[in-house]
Amino acid sequence: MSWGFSGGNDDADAFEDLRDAAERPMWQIFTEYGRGYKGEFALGAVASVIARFLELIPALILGVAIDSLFAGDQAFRLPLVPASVIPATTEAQFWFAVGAVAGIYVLTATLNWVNSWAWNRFAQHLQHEVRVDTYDVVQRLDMSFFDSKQTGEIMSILNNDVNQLESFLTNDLNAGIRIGVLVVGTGALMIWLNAQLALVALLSIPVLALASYVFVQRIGPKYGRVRGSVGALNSRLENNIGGIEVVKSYGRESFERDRVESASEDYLDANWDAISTRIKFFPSLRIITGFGYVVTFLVGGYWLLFGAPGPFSGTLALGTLTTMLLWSRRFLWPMRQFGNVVNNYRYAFAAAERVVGLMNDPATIHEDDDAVDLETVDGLVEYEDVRFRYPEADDNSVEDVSFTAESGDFVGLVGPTGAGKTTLLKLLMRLYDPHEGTIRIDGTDIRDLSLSSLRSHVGYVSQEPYLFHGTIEENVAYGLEASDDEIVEALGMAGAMEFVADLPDGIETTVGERGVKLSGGQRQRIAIARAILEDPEILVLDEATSHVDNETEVLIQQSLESLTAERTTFAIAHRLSTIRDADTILVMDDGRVVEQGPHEELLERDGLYANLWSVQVGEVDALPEEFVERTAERERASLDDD
Ligand SMILES: Nc1ncnc2c1ncn2[C@@H]1O[C@H](COP(=O)(O)OP(=O)(O)OP(=O)(O)O)[C@@H](O)[C@H]1O
Repeated sequence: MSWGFSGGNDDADAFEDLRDAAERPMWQIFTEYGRGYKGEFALGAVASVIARFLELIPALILGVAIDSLFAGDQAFRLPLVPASVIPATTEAQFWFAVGAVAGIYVLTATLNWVNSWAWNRFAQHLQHEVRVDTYDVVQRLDMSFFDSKQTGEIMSILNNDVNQLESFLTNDLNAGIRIGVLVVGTGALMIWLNAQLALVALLSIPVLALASYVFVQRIGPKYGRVRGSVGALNSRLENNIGGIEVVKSYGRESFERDRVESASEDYLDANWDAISTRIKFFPSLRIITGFGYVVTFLVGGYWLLFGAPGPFSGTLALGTLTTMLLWSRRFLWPMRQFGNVVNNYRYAFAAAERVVGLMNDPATIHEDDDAVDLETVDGLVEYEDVRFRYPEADDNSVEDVSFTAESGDFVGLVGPTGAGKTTLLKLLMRLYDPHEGTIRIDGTDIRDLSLSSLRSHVGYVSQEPYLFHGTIEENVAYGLEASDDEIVEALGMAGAMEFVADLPDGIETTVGERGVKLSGGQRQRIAIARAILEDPEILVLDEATSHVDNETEVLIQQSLESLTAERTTFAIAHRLSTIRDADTILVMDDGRVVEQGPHEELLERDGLYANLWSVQVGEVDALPEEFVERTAERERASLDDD
């Protein structure tokens, strides 16, 4: 038997299915989120196109200057520039050429600024919207999604993958357009200047395209693995820092170091695998482009020195060759950059697959199109033949449960650990949907209600309430507009005011991450105050006072009495004294409600409840053999599961 844990790195890419389901993810992101910034995108693209064309002109002017001003055997003519604009004297033509080149550089710099401004705006806003939307989609996903994914992995998508997209959009998409324009523009100009020599210079393009295609095919899956292992490493780190108290108290620093090392090694291996493919690609691009340049120089130089070689004909001027060579450098350089763009595209694609996959994850808990809002609630709750199993579990956690809680009832739920009490009540909030059966509030199937209205009418205080980093005040109000007086009143009813009053900043005291600066019982009381302020018509208390001492519990119960008297309340309790006065008690075992009724009646039945009660009041000797045997058996089974 292994006593390790299955950690993030054992499950290299928990999002593989989602990634596979994402179709054309880059396009989806670009069209959906880029739509609002079409103007910026177009402005950036136009500025980039014009700037790239302008960048080609100085080489043309230089070629013309060589052939007309310096070698002096041709007239000073510039394409598309009317002869009337060109000065007559050589000196004036020289200054004209210098001025034109300088002017073009200033214009190009201005256009580059416009391009950067527009494209960064586009990419930054797109990134911001993708991040916010992805977060919003994630927080609405089913609980079963969170049950099967680790926080670190989800964070990795929300952070690293979204940033990856931004980096591609800011730098590489821009570079891609620039390269496209330069290659097409330069290619067209070269053909216009000397079509025969242009053929030689452009020969490397199909070879480069083929090499890039092969590269993309090989690197794609490798980048997918890299993104997956980043997520797994994040999970490992997040898990360990979250559990730092356990790490320290058990002195397991070296054990955890090994696990982080192993996750980091997986990332290293995945990355190295991708890097070794990538570093072969770039030199091969350099060889191809270099070879193209050498061949152009060879053919052009031979042509100048010895006349048209082989199949070529006509004459070639020195200035033309110079322009061609300068242009081919301008055009071969971006072709090499093209490798970078392709590489980064593949990397961003792997990130986009995860983002889009996550966004498209079909929710199983969804609202009907004609879902109605629950307006006023009487609080009649009915369960009818409800059956539920967690997605990856072998057995049902809730089995054929039927009961009715009348409006205003106080319903206690008791039973051995793992009997299904919490699960039964999570179904009421539709954190999960039952596989069979129906749950109704005031006679309406909860699946016909809008999720937000359902949840706003059901208040839930869990066993281990979560407090957010912030003040007590913020944690009690939790997004609601509430005055200090209302907060203090809620804290008072929850039995929290006397300890809050003793804190240095009272209700403005910061509770630390997850509320670490408070004790378990204090956290529970803050959570009860949160539920009191919410004022829901149906209240679920899931061992809400399990961490407080007996006297405090009595105090809280007294103050909650008026609260629970007016609303339907479900209270799960291991300390049976807390639900002794309930209108009805549901006794659960193995997912079933095996007994129900008020306290006295259940004691008289002398069944499971009576046995649990005997345990609580210390009458252990009176317990039947069968009960003791089952408890021991359950204990063994839970140890085997671990
Ligand atoms: N998210 C989950 N995924 C899979 N199985 C789960 C999940 N949550 C609970 N279970 C299983 O469902 C069963 C019922 O759990 P539940 O938490 O409802 O029991 P409980 O009666 O509230 O226990 P306790 O008194 O210990 O809180 C248990 O066997 C538990 O292991």
